[in-house]
Amino acid sequence: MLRVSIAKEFDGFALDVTLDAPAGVTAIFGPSGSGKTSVIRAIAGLLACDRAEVSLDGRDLSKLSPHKRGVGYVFQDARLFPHMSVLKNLRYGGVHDEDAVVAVLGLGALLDRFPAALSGGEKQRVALGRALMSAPKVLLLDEPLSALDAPRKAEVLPYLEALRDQTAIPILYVSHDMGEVARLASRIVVLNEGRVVLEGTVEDVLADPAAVPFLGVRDAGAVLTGRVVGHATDGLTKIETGAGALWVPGAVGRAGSTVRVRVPAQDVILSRSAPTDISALNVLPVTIAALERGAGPGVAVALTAGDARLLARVTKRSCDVMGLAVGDQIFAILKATAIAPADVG
Ligand SMILES: Nc1ncnc2c1ncn2[C@@H]1O[C@H](COP(=O)(O)OP(=O)(O)OP(=O)(O)O)[C@@H](O)[C@H]1O
Repeated sequence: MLRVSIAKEFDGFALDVTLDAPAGVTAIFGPSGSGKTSVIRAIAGLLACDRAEVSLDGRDLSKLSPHKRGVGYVFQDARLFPHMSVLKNLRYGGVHDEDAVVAVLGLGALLDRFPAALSGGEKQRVALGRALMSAPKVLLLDEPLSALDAPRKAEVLPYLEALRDQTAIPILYVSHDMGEVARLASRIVVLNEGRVVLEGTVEDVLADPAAVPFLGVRDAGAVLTGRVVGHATDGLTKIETGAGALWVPGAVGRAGSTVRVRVPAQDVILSRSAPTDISALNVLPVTIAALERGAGPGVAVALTAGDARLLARVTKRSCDVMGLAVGDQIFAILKATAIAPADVG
């Protein structure tokens, strides 16, 4: 367990953050300027703080210099040495488990190349490999995909998933991208103006109606875990989730594999009766668990669906016209195309 408690006064900005990160991926999410990079730099020992308590499995790291902390750090840009081959770049990080690192990140065919001959995604994979070669006890990933376009991101994400599944160390993952967070992280810490405003499992935080103002209307939305049932000939995939069966676009996952589906709150429509003559494929019976009126025109509606949770965002007007109240049994309608393939993984 990584335990962090840091405080730092900048000119006009106060950072005061306490968080725990167990083995696995903890996402650090928050708007620009909320303090995400500062937290990562403090853990790495690169930011002198007024209070800097950092411990790993009870061992105090705070007094150690950065290179003695056992921390691997990957930045937004790969920062490879241009005059060194991929193999030399990797070995610059250390010489631990070279074969395993090369295998998990799929670097075998790239070892003799130089950084100028790599795509952005390949460079980030090498940067991850270099961090892993030092046998880190903690991995700090600061927006490692944000400089990549969508196809490159999609190419690197499976490697990050494999890395997550094969390492048993805390990985802190800074990201602006809720799709990435929902796919990779098991825990999330949400920062706002230098403070932790939400913390917990991804399932709990993303299904929490009180989270909507902090995550933003576009990013709020529950995550369902499900099993791929199969792929239909018309290009849809059926996923069995705790909330019921869902059809999502594209050939997603292998039959039998476990996937996560992010259902954006703004893409959920509520109905008192089960609609029949509509094009939407996913109609789930749900119960209203909570209603949270926002400052603007919206209401966040927390729903239980089977043994899962969903979040919907509707207007206050709709909420009042429908007379929605906690305990009501209604239907949630999810348009299959609203579940973007990148959000399923
Ligand atoms: N060395 C510094 N001196 C003064 N202010 C700083 C310094 N480093 C960071 N800050 C301020 O601290 C705040 C948090 O910055 P930080 O880079 O940690 O945020 P962030 O959440 O990572 O942002 P982004 O998503 O844009 O990278 C910002 O207001 C920034 O201007």
